[in-house]
Amino acid sequence: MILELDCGNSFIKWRIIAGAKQVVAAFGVAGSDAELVATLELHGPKLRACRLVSVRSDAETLALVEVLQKHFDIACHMARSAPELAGVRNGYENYQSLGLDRWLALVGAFSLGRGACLVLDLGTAVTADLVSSNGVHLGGYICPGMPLLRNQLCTHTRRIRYDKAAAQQALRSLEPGHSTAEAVERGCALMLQGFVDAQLLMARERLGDFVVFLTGGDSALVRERLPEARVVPDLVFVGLAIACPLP
Ligand SMILES: Nc1ncnc2c1ncn2[C@@H]1O[C@H](COP(=O)(O)OP(=O)(O)O)[C@@H](O)[C@H]1O
Ligand SMILES: CC(C)(COP(=O)(O)O)[C@@H](O)C(=O)NCCC(=O)O
Ligand SMILES: [K+]
Repeated sequence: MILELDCGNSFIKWRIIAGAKQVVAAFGVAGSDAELVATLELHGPKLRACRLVSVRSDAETLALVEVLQKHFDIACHMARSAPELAGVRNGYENYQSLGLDRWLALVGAFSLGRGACLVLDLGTAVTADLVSSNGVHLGGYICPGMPLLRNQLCTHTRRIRYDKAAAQQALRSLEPGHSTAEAVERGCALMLQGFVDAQLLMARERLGDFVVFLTGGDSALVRERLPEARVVPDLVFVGLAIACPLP
């Protein structure tokens, strides 16, 4: 069985795939290295390798790799930047600066869609990337995601304070808010929907026919805005398998 990790700025998404068909045997989200190791203990003896992508610092990523090697005695293969992969050309001036999760998501999207695509990833940050029908990455956008938007308001104001339960409750609708939690959560959700609308316009101008791919922990916030989108929660893992093939 192979362990796959997507180390984002907030969470480590993990899954275990098994057999020739690489079916998903288990998956989850961990908040820390320690939590990940504790969760994986159950599966440890059966793991034979790990492949991972990280947008964390090199030091943090290496620390995680060491912990995994020590606990499970497995080699970890890390996805690396590339100017080109699986028919997709990296559009950054300096290809190494493009976030690896973005790169893998767009490689994954192009391999699934085989045509022009707009890739939207709603995590700590929200990113949008455009890929033309011939696999050229036309560039993209980064803006703060939901966790950053709400935290900035809480950090820089005196009276914006509410708990997680209130936040969850607030997002059940986007009607004008009647409490601080509703006003902030819905306001930020609408900002992200506006961002998505702008991306759709941009993509229509540049791509002609295209498929929207939606991924990331907060993708539900814009789901209704994008009825035709392909929601692929493990899009980064699709790209990871292409970037790090394991025998
Ligand atoms: N099961 C889950 N575990 C953790 N976060 C989740 C989960 N479902 C949705 N989320 C939301 O996903 C967001 C993080 O998305 P994610 O794609 O994991 O970010 P990142 O890649 O930056 O770590 C958070 O705002 C969180 O509220
Ligand atoms: C844009 C990101 C912060 C997104 O990270 P995430 O929200 O998935 O944790 C990450 O892809 C990153 O650090 N990128 C490097 C900068 C760039 O892509 O231009
Ligand atoms: K993201």
